[in-house]
Amino acid sequence: MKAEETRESGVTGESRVAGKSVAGESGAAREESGVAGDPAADPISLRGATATLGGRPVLRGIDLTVRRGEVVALLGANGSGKSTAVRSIVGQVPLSGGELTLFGTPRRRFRDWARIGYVPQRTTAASGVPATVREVVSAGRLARRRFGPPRKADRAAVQRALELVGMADRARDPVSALSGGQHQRVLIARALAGEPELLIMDEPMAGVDLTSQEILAGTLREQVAGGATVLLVLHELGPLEPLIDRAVVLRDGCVVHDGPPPKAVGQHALPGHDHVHPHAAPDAEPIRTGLLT
Ligand SMILES: Nc1ncnc2c1ncn2[C@@H]1O[C@H](COP(=O)(O)OP(=O)(O)OP(=O)(O)O)[C@@H](O)[C@H]1O
Repeated sequence: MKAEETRESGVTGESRVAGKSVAGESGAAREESGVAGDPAADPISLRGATATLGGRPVLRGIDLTVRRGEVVALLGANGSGKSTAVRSIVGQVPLSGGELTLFGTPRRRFRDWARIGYVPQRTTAASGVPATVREVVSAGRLARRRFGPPRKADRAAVQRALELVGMADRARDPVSALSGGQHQRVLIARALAGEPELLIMDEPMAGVDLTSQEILAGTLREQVAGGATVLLVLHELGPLEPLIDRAVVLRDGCVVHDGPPPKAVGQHALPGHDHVHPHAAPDAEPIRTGLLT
C-alpha cells in the first residue's frame, strides 16, 4: 500500500470533511486544491475505481460522474458496494486503482473539503460524546471557519441549518435525547451548516420516521433549488423520487445501470430485487421484488 493510501485510510471522511481547512494556502496551492479550479468541472468523476476490503474486491471498476446541479441516486442490493463507493469519494476507503477527481482536481491534491457535505450511514449524532444539538451542527461549520472563533456568518449558517431540518427548537437539547429520525436531521444539518456545493448522503431516509422523512425531502428540495449537487445512496427512491435526475445501480461492485431512475415502478418492483433494509430485524426476510441483486 502506498504512503498516500495509508494516510488516507487512517482518516475518517467525516473528520476530513468537517475539519479540513484551506487557510494559509498560497494562491497556486488553492488553485491546485480545486478552490479556483474550472468552475464547470464535474463535482465527482470516478473512473475505473477499484477497492478491496478485507482482502475482497468490493469495487470492481466503477465509473461514476456527478455533474453540477445533478441529483444522482446510487442504488443496489445489500453489499453491492454503494457505501464503499461514497466512502472512497470522501477519503475513508483508499482506491486500489482507477481515478477520482473532485471539482476537477485529482483526489490526492483536493483540499477544499468545505465544498462537500457528507452524511454517513447509520451513525448517531451523539457518538457517545455529550453534546447539544447546536454543538453538533456547529461542527459542520469548522471547515468554513478555518478554526477561528465563530463569526456572525457562522452562527447564522448554523441557525439556518437547524431551521431547515426543523430542529431549531431543540438546539439546546443533548443529542442523546433525540429519536433516530431527529438524529438523522441533526447530521444533515451538520452537513448543511458548511453550505456545501456537493452533498453526499448515505441512506438518509433509513430508519427515519415519516415526519422526519418529509422534512428531509423538503430540505433536500430547497438545496437542489439553490443549485446544490447531490449524491444519495438509497435503497428505494421513496419520497425523494421526484428530485432524482439519474440513477446509477451497482451490482457486486460493478455499475449495471446508469440512466433514468426507475420512476414508474420504483426499484423494488423490478425483477430480482433483493434488499434488506439496514434497520430491519436480523431475521427479516429480504424483499424480493426487483433486478438489483
Ligand atoms: N470494513 C470492511 N471490511 C471487509 N469487508 C467490508 C468492509 N466494509 C464493507 N465490506 C464488504 O464490502 C461489500 C460492500 O459493502 P457496502 O457497505 O459498500 O455495500 P452497500 O451496497 O452499501 O450495502 P448496504 O445496502 O447493506 O449498506 C460487502 O460485501 C461488505 O460486507
